[in-house]
Amino acid sequence: MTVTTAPSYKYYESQRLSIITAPFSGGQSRSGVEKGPKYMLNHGLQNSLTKLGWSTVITEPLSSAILQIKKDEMDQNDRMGIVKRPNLVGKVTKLIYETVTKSLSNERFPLTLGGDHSIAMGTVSAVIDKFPDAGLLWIDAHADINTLTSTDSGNLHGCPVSFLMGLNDKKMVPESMEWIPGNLKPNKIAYIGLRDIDEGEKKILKNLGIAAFSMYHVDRLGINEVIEMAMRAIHPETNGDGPIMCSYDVDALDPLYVPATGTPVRGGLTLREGLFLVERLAETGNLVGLDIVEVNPDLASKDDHVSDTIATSCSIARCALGETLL
Ligand SMILES: NC(=[NH2+])NCCC[C@H](N)C(=O)O
Ligand SMILES: [Mn+2]
Ligand SMILES: [Mn+2]
Repeated sequence: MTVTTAPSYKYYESQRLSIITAPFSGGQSRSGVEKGPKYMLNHGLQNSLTKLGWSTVITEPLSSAILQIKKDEMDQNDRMGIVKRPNLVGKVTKLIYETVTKSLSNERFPLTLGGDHSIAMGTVSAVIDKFPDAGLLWIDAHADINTLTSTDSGNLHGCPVSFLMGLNDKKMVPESMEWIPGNLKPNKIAYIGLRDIDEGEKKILKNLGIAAFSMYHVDRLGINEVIEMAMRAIHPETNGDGPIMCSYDVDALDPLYVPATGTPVRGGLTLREGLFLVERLAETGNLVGLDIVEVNPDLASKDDHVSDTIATSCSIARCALGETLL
């Protein structure tokens, strides 16, 4: 049998790419995750994507807003019960939404570098505007589907999916987050890599019948079959064929490979499983956008931890954007 990987990008035939930096940490409480984009860029990410044939620009939606963020962070009034910084998260994700929208209208593939996972409220909303039939693959140890009422931590990086789906009570949604269209359908998302789900989230996943592949499924069925099943789940009529947005939280991988992340959970994807996943997506030609989030260089306890985490995160981007082993 000969199997040749042939990455392609049906929706971006001219191979234009926008690297969108989202150095934002307000969706959770550990500082340092805002340094993710800088570290990945310093690792030579733009150059390696250029070598893969992409004409690449770097876009920084938050550069002017960032000072404002620091100021707002000190503003203890930005609280809704236990929910932290809802106004800030609303404002920042809207800026990211607008930037991703612009890059899509210029036919550029949006690669967004986080930052914490709350930024996906912006990226995914923009991708769904442009590709209404897009399915979302959420690669994560966590489901990030807590609502304003189910969250125990009050961290909005644990809630983006509930906003994308419009699951929150309209009367509770703060004004700054009202822009989120909330039109992601439960049958248009599939998870891979889950292993730390809150009780409230389990109920939501079950009630909505969401396709959720945990590490158990990866072990039982193998990563290859899980990916095929996930693609069929989000595109049932076409046997898995249709535009795919991938929001990749690096904590889906085992902390062995990405130790420097805010909420590590043991028992994750191996490095090859995690890279194979995006290699396979590249092979389908269906990828329409990618986020890489939760890279936090400040959380390394050894020097190696930073370089391992950054190298792995950059590999995810390269494999998704056309790097092959042969
Ligand atoms: N994007 C992440 N790393 N999310 C972790 C979420 C953890 C927990 N479920 C929470 O709601 O706070
Ligand atoms: Mn996570
Ligand atoms: Mn996440």
